[in-house]
Amino acid sequence: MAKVLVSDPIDQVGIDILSQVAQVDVQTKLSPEELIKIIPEYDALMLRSQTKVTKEVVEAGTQLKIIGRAGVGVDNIDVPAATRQGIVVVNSPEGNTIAAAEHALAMMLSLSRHIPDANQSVKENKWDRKRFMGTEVYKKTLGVVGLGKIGSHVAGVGKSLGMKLLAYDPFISKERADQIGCTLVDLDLLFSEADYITLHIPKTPDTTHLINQEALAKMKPNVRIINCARGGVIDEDALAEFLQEHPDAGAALDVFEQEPLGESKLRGLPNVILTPHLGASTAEAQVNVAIDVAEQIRDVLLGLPARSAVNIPGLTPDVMEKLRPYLQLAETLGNLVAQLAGGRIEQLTVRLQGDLAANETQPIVVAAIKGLLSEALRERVNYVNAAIEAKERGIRVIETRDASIRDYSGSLHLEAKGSMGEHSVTGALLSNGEIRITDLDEFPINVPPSNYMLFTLHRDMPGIIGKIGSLLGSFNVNIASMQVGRKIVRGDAVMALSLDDPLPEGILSEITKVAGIRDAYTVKLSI
Ligand SMILES: NC(=O)c1ccc[n+]([C@@H]2O[C@H](COP(=O)([O-])OP(=O)(O)OC[C@H]3O[C@@H](n4cnc5c(N)ncnc54)[C@H](O)[C@@H]3O)[C@@H](O)[C@H]2O)c1
Ligand SMILES: O=C(O)[C@H](O)COP(=O)(O)O
Repeated sequence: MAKVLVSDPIDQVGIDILSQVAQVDVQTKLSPEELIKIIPEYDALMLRSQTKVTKEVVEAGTQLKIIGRAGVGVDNIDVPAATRQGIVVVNSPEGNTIAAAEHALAMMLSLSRHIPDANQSVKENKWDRKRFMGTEVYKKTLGVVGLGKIGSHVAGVGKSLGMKLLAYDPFISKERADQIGCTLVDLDLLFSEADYITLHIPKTPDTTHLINQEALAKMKPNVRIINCARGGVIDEDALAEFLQEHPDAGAALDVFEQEPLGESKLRGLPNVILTPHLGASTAEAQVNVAIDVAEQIRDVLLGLPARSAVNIPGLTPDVMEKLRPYLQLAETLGNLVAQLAGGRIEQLTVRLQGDLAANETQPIVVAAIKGLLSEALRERVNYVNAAIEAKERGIRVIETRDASIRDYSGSLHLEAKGSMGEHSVTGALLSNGEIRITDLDEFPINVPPSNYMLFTLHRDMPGIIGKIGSLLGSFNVNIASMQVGRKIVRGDAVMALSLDDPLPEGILSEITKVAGIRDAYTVKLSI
């Protein structure tokens, strides 16, 4: 039975889903050393933001097939290391959207009305109404940085509170911003115009310290900044200094450069509200993310695709279901062409033909690469790491489409160039889903792939087929089917044989000695 480690607190509903298919061990608050020690036993790891999945953890996780983040941010996971190791990383992109958006809105209103301090004061038996004079958000300008799922929900609520909306997001169209009711502006304008600035961006090299001393200098002296996105997008020292110098300004922070928050100048400031990364902490969000991620882990452990893999783009279940037969075709052809080409492959061209050209190329190309590399890497290569492995091996991958090639309704053509030459194969699917190899090195054939195959390039002349048949017979190899493809009579031709038995050592050199045979290739396929 598969084993799943749950290393952060996850709603029980997720544990119940995982328990249908695996032994589930819940061990939270593990030290990095403890995690590295036990992770080799596990097929899957489920976590939130506390567990740090470093390169060392990934490398120790030799059995890991999937890492599931019950939440959005995967910045606590070394995703490139996981990808290289062929581990799927999944998250729950939408499960806590509303929770995080509502937390940001609660922070904005708390800042405006001094709720935390006022609450504290009453609890201390004071009745200080003057000290907590607030401001309204109505008719104020809300600057939303990052107009994705959370940012757009915050913007929508801001609009219904009567706020004027500005937004900065270089990856969002004007039409989308219009739809949400935001005016897209550049960052400097947003900084200078906004009364409230709310951040809803991932932490990337571009967004690290987006709010720094220079940015703060452009803002209104009474600006209120809310960060329920990621620590590190604000330079906390610069912010602390700004807030000290501008007592009418304020900040509400849920996330920090270091979590838990250690020594920080922010703690002592009266115009700051701090929460311990609570954005996703609602009962509803925790149920959502637990179900979402546990189901994906369960599916991957059962050999099914994950719907929100962050390191295998394009393979949603819908796409996967539609393309599944073509992925099998691409893998088979990739493996075939790798064996024909032999040696080190330098370039793979994948051409989607006929009706297939209308499909998304990427998953099919990944499947072809997987097939190609499985010759060398066996089960180490999968849909997650195929592209990166190809890149690291210096294999140039070219994707093309040609809808005008209509010999079959849809077909796939692969060409591999390598240190030992160049070969091409084409394959198609019959209406019953069976695979046919329909072309080999530009010679038309029509053979199903089989576990053991022999291909020859020869002169089309009398007697040659008989000689090969007798030779195979003398080695006790049974022929299941045979096909010859040629372009002109008595010109060059290819022979494709499906065999019931593996070809013994040494037979290939005997075959190439037969008069008229130019080349011969033995191929093993997993069918
Ligand atoms: N505090 C919490 O507990 C909590 C909970 C959920 C999500 N989050 C965090 O909130 C953030 C937003 O989450 P989301 O679900 O809305 O993500 P999302 O991917 O839907 O939206 C992010 C948006 O940021 C934009 N963006 C990227 N780089 C940018 C840049 N340089 N400048 C401006 N915009 C940029 C993207 O175009 C995108 O529209 C993430 O960092 C996520 O990890 C925090
Ligand atoms: O990225 C997220 O989903 C949030 O930061 C929530 O993190 P958490 O699951 O640790 O609360």
